Amino acid sequence: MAARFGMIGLGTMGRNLVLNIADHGFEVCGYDRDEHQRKITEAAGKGKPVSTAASSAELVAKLETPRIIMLLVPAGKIVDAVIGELVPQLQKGDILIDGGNSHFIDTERRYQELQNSGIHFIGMGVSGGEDGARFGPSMMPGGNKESYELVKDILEAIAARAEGEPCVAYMGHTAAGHYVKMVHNGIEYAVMQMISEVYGLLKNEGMTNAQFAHLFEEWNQGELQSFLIEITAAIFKEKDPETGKDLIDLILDKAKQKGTGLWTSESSLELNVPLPTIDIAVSMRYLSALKDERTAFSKLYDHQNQKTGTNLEALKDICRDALHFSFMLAYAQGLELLQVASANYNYEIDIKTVVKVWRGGCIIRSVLLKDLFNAYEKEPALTNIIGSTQFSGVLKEKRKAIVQFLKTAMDAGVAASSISSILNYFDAYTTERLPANLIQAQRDLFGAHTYERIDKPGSFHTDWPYTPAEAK
Ligand SMILES: NC(=O)C1=CN([C@@H]2O[C@H](COP(=O)(O)OP(=O)(O)OC[C@H]3O[C@@H](n4cnc5c(N)ncnc54)[C@H](OP(=O)(O)O)[C@@H]3O)[C@@H](O)[C@H]2O)C=CC1
Ligand SMILES: O=C(CO)[C@H](O)[C@H](O)COP(=O)(O)O
Repeated sequence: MAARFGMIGLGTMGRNLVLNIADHGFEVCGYDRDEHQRKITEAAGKGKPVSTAASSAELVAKLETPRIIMLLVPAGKIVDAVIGELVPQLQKGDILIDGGNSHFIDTERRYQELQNSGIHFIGMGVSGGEDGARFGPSMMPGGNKESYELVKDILEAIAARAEGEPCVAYMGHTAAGHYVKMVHNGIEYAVMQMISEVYGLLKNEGMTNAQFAHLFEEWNQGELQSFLIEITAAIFKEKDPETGKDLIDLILDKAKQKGTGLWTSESSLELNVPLPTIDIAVSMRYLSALKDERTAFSKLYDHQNQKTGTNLEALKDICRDALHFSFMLAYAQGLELLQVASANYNYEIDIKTVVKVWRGGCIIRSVLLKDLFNAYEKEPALTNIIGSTQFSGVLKEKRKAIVQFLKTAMDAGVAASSISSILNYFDAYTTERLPANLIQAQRDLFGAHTYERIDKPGSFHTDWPYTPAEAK
């Protein structure tokens, strides 16, 4: 029997998605260049409508037409190589889906390159990791709407569900799907960094891993309820099978990254959208990797890890509210970038649809997304939730907690860069007159760059009465 769906790349994501697709009754065939991956997939797919192919040609031959083939191979040159190998074997009307974390600029190029071939190309972000792929991911497809309609039934069947709705929807033109996934990952970086900073402060004040597990479980019942809070509770319970010690204490404090956070920051800088918390989260992963330097420098100073003696119960509540404030504004930064990018690249991304698709299956799923949906429903022209009537009250209230949190962290000598960036972002964004007038004056003095005035329109230059010390 010909297979309805083809998968190239049977690693963590591809293999689990194959099994998920098969569970929903679709005949699926997978190809991986690695024989071992094919064997594991065959074994896991025993009794299900799963087969494998030993080459791309065999895969193409096993598929019904029009062929639907998804790529879940590492992003970058490999994707180009696989597309290059496949295209001569495909025909007009076939559908190629790149489900990896491809850079949106690459997706844009691939989309244009395939335009004249008649082959549909869908750049699709997939989120949820191994379990999401297996039991229901959140998926963010982009390209042209007609192509999406051709695969919608399968994608809706395998997607996670939130409030009965599938966590997949058409995101917008060309590379919109990969752009949305990139921003999703940027928010993921920020939230993970913020959680780690709260962990850092509470650990400094003496909290044990067992207490952390309990606290994160408790937090997962309230306004912080989210996948990242939920898995954090599980992490604190894990023992190392070799030593019997808490595994978390044995993990080296060097955070790695594959690039999506960096791409989010790069894109925001290019589009002039302030995204300080995601920038900082990327930088802090780099800083964490400088372990040897940190170890050497730490010996020259003695301000770090001071016990502040703050009441732990009170500090826990401060941390919860500081995190709530921070979560809201991390999503706000990402959603603002999405709106600007959509207008700039003509993606026609609908923020409410994005927020809906993120409610289930993905790494940044969170109860907060419901509030975000409501805010954008009530005020469709909203650029940033800081300006929303729904969020202003809670932000005003929780700002006090973040100030308390940061005062304690500073007294303790515990770095809290992302949470402090959130407060500074909020304070600056809610300040009518910033000291940027001074920057304009300086630019005009040293470079005749001109400035605008508050009392009349136009562009002005002053012949500043200043002589450099060297010229005197
Ligand atoms: N892991 C995760 O949680 C998530 C990953 N992603 C993205 O999904 C994509 C896949 O990730 P993941 O499944 O983790 O990666 P893996 O490395 O686990 O799997 C990729 C598979 O593709 C195979 N492969 C590489 N080149 C080819 C080729 N030319 N032809 C056929 N097969 C090939 C690899 O084989 P070999 O080992 O021989 O190279 C490997 O088995 C990436 O873009 C990733 O960023 C997205 C969301 C979550
Ligand atoms: O896309 C994902 C989740 O949404 C992947 O897990 C991604 O690889 C995580 O990014 P990084 O490795 O840079 O931390």
